[in-house]
Amino acid sequence: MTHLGQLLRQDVLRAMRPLLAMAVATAIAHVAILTTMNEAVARLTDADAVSRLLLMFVAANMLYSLFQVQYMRMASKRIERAIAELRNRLVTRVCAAEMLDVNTIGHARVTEALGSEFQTISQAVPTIVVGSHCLAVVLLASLYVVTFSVETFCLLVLIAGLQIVITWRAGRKMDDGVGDAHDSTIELADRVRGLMAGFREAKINPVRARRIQEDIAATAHKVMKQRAAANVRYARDYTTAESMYYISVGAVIFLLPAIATVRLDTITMAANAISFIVYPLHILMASLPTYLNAENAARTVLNVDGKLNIAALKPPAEAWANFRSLSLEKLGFRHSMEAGSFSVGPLDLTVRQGEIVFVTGGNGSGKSTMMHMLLGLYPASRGHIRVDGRTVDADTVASYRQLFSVIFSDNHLEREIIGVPAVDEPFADELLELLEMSDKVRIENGAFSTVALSGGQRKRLALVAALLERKPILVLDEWAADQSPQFRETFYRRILPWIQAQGTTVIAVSHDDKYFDVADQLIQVTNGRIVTLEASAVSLAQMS
Ligand SMILES: Nc1ncnc2c1ncn2[C@@H]1O[C@H](COP(=O)(O)OP(=O)(O)OP(=O)(O)O)[C@@H](O)[C@H]1O
Repeated sequence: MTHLGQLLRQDVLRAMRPLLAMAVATAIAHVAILTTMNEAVARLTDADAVSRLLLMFVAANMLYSLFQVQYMRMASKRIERAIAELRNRLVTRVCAAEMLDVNTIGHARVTEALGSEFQTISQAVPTIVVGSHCLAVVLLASLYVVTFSVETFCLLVLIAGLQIVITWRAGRKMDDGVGDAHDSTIELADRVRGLMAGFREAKINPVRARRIQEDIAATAHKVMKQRAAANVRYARDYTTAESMYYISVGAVIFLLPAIATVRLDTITMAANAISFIVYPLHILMASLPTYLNAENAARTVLNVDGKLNIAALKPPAEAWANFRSLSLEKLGFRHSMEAGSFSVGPLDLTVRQGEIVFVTGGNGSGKSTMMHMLLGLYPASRGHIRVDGRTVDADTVASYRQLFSVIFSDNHLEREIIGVPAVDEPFADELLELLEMSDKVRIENGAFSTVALSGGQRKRLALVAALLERKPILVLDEWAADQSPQFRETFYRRILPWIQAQGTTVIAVSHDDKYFDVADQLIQVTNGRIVTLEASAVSLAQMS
């Protein structure tokens, strides 16, 4: 089955009967136009019959238009609804998937799958609907031909067989080219995204800008060559297919009388029928590129969908509303890279409720990896996480993650406070006050009045949003790095103790050794291993 067929199977085939009935009625009305015309050709001398057939011809035309509009409306609606449902389902699966799966697939591919790939499939809907009707007309009209000339039918089967072989070959050859071009287009989109992400740097450094332009131009050139090659191949096969149409009409006129005894009106009717069949065949061939683009888009969507971890779709088993202690026991994880690997662990650590824990260590020592392991975002290759003695496993990890609110160093902030079902506005105002942001930002309808602020100010709003989640554990990844020295002092000496006094546990990556004495536990990560330090000992050592 085609990728498109696989993708739309469950949703479009569901409750298919009314659609099928409509498709058959449309095709019958369409073929009735041909049969009335041919009947009239056979009875040209019978004026009464011709007038009756004229009425039938007009009625068939009207019915055909009526049914066709209805069929296309029904089919388009159903397919569009199926596409919307598929997209929603994929979004749900992406959200529920494990982070490593999404990273392995690649953010560009996931973005394309959810965005432009569904758009490509959607754009192909009219083609698919018209194509399915054309196919039905070809089949019905061919069956009609048997009723007046078996020889023409055999000729038709022969020519249509050749036609199908050519179309299939063209489709297969073109599919390779379109597939390659499709993959290169995803690469191109990724490069353009890179340009926008590093736009400022490119404005400053012309060498960098030129290199990005060259890379984009090279990928665009590759896309252009692949698409052009596919189109040239298609043009060749299209021309051959078109010649086949004329050959088929010619064969009826020149060949049929030579191989069988046929009447003149039979030849006229056969030529008529073939011309009638040729048009839908022509449409089918012309819609091949659109169909193949949709087919490749469906391949990407299925590919992304297939790589997502289905087990992760299980709803959280139960909320871990609170905890007294959380332990990492011989926890390990390994990053695999092209050039070797980096292992973190075995890690042993116990964090008690209400503690402040600082994590420090050199660049690349494994702090972020350890935080991702602690948050259940990286699966353990060995060891366990236990909460109050209960082991976190694949079934409970989603609920376990709900213990945390987190601000990563590259945190993404929205104006809407979307992580909280109902914003406690008086508490939000208190937090804005605490973070010294109340003169700049208000809370309006559960959203910040603005996020058009400096980097450090946006981080403060991120902290407000995280605290509004009222989770038992707050995880911060170098939160204070972009705060001024004065505000850092406020953060470590006033805000962190305030958060702790609320009963919230804080685990923070920090390099601010001046404030290490605030921590109940200070751990240093060195080469993927934990070295526990005495907080007071470190700060005393720093002071001396
Ligand atoms: N996505 C990844 N894929 C492969 N290897 C990675 C990945 N992220 C990190 N690593 C490897 O793991 C090591 C630890 O990285 P990690 O980000 O945990 O360090 P870190 O202590 O947080 O560093 P920094 O202070 O610079 O942010 C790195 O040296 C790198 O080799």
